[in-house]
Amino acid sequence: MEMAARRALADLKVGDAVARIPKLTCLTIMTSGARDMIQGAGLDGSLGLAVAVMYERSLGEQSPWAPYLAALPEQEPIPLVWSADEVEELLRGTELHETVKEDGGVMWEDWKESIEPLLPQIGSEFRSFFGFQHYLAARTLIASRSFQIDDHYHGVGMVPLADIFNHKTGAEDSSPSLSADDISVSHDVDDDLEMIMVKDVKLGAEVFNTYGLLGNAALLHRYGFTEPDNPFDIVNIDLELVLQWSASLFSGQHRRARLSLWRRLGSSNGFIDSILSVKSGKLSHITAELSETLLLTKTICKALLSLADLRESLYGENSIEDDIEALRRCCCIRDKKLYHSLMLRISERKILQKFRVFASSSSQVRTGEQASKRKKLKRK
Ligand SMILES: C[S@@+](CC[C@H](N)C(=O)[O-])C[C@H]1O[C@@H](n2cnc3c(N)ncnc32)[C@H](O)[C@@H]1O
Repeated sequence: MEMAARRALADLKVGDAVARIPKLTCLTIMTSGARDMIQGAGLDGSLGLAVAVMYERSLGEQSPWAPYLAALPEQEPIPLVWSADEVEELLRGTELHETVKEDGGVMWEDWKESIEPLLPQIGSEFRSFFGFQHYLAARTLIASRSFQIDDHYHGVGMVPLADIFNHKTGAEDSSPSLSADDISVSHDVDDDLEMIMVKDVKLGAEVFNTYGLLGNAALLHRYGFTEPDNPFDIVNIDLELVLQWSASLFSGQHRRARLSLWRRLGSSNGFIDSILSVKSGKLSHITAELSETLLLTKTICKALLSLADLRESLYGENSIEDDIEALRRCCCIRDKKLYHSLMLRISERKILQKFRVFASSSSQVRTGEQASKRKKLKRK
């Protein structure tokens, strides 16, 4: 049924409106029966919306959103609701590991500070719907399905119908039959939201939305899935790792001087910014831009290789080949968490592999250039 709704029921052309959704039918802080309580507590954004979702869920059939809420899963199995063991085992080394570990604590604080104090205002028969687990479940639905409806009135909200479409990356998708990013959401029509086709889609084909230009870490974090060959994947190398590496080579004083130089260069030099994004506390973006720069000396290439080794070691004992084999053996529906975490690990490790190849080949080129310079000097 749900799948049928996502498939085109007729040939669709660019400009066709596939849905028009009145804002008043969206579940937002402003439309929820809990509006006064939420506004009285000064809650807004996803936190306020989570209270609205829990409140409407607590009303059961009495809620105007009962049919919509019944169509949603209890929660979306994003890493926020994975067990600590799963986070440790499946996300170790990945871009998500530290973030997800922090998420749990932040959510607990939010609940303690903002939601627990509301409990006395809630009838005792409904209170159980506002517990921490219910809050987490509401947050997973909001992470994976909410839309920014407008800036000033409704803010963020749940939009029935607009959220049935799956995501596909691929503005560059050259496939003419069906491609990603088929729909755009327009806010212009009075108090309605419209979903407009931005690509032609044939009868029976799945219609996709796009959730943004997101790498696999972001997709897994917010929506619980990953995509193969995602062009937006990145690997960051924490400044901590750079400091760890430099500690094995330089004195404390030298390291501090280096760090302050990186910080100064980081704010004025695009290249340094791209490898040493010190402002965000990360050494980041392993990109082909590197080859353009004179800074890519043999010593730097060696340093980059050591950093790649250190970054790689965070994934634990399994090699990328082990991960690829494990992925081949697992089922993306039955072993969803394992499948998508392996996809993330593999996509990150492939970037590190490319980086390593790049740094070694650049290092060889530089060695060749240096040798020929020496020869020329000798001849002189
Ligand atoms: C806004 S909902 C999309 C509709 C949802 N699939 C449903 O059946 O109601 C977002 C969720 O759909 C799933 N999803 C969306 N795009 C996907 C994709 N390309 N691959 C796998 N799962 C996807 C994820 O579980 C995600 O959290």
